[in-house]
Amino acid sequence: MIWNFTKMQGAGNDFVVLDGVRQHIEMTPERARALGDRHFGIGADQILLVEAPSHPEADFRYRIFNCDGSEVEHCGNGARCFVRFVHEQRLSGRNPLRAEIATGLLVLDQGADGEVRVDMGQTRFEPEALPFDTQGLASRPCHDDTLWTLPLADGSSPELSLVAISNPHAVQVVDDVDAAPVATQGPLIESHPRFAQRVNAGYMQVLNRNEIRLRVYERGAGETLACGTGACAAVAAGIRRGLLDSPVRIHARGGLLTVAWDGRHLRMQGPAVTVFQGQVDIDALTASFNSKEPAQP
Ligand SMILES: N[C@H](CCC[C@H](N)C(=O)O)C(=O)O
Repeated sequence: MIWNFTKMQGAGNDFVVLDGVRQHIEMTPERARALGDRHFGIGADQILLVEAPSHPEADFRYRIFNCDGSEVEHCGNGARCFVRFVHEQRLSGRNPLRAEIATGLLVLDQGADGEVRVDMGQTRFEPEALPFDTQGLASRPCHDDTLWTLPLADGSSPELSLVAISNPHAVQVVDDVDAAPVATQGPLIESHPRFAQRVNAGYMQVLNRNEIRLRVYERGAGETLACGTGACAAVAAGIRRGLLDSPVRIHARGGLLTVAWDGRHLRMQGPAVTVFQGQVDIDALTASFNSKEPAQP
């Protein structure tokens, strides 16, 4: 079966985007893994699928699959690429667009400057929203936030802010993101058993009250060059910790994002770029992906 696809990126977080409105797309975790593979497939952090909506007020349904095959609740950089895709593919001329995601509706506005503004919806901070098992864990109040100390197998015990932007985030403050143990500690947080649905692990360096640097070890994808929901989570955590004031400029390794938070709604702005378009024989691609030697333990 041949699928048309578009490769896109938002601040270096990259996506395979599929039109599931004008073509029949049956996505599976295996196919998502094959499409996202950077050697056997097209290569991407996430796969985005645009479908006809089931929500009466939505223009489209927007589904997100990590490159490990897991389907997830939200993707902020992907939301900006989604609206550019819908307009460029002439699926709709409406602006702003309303996208149906797992937990509700997103309002997406493409500006004349090419930047896309996304109302990321409401944000929750209680551990149950992630979910996160706090039983027996030490915590301490920090301004309006609560910091949880999570002992890890590498001997470290980071203090984490918990934030749910539909998807789960654990954010810590570091002195220097370049020196942060993202590659070694990030996976230990991402898959820690206290996070029943796993978690995105954010590392935030505060430059001033309106500017941060951020790295994120993403659930189901590893470290990405930018994470939109991670940027929103870091801003909400930084404001609750009394370290930041809205709006905040976020320097990710792949580019610049801006997030504003009024205590209820998070609004994010940033780039969305079409890289190339193509066609893929999904059955042949999946077969060759499956033919490789299983990962050595
Ligand atoms: N890895 C995330 C999904 C993608 C989020 C990120 N790419 C963004 O821009 O928000 C999760 O499993 O919750």
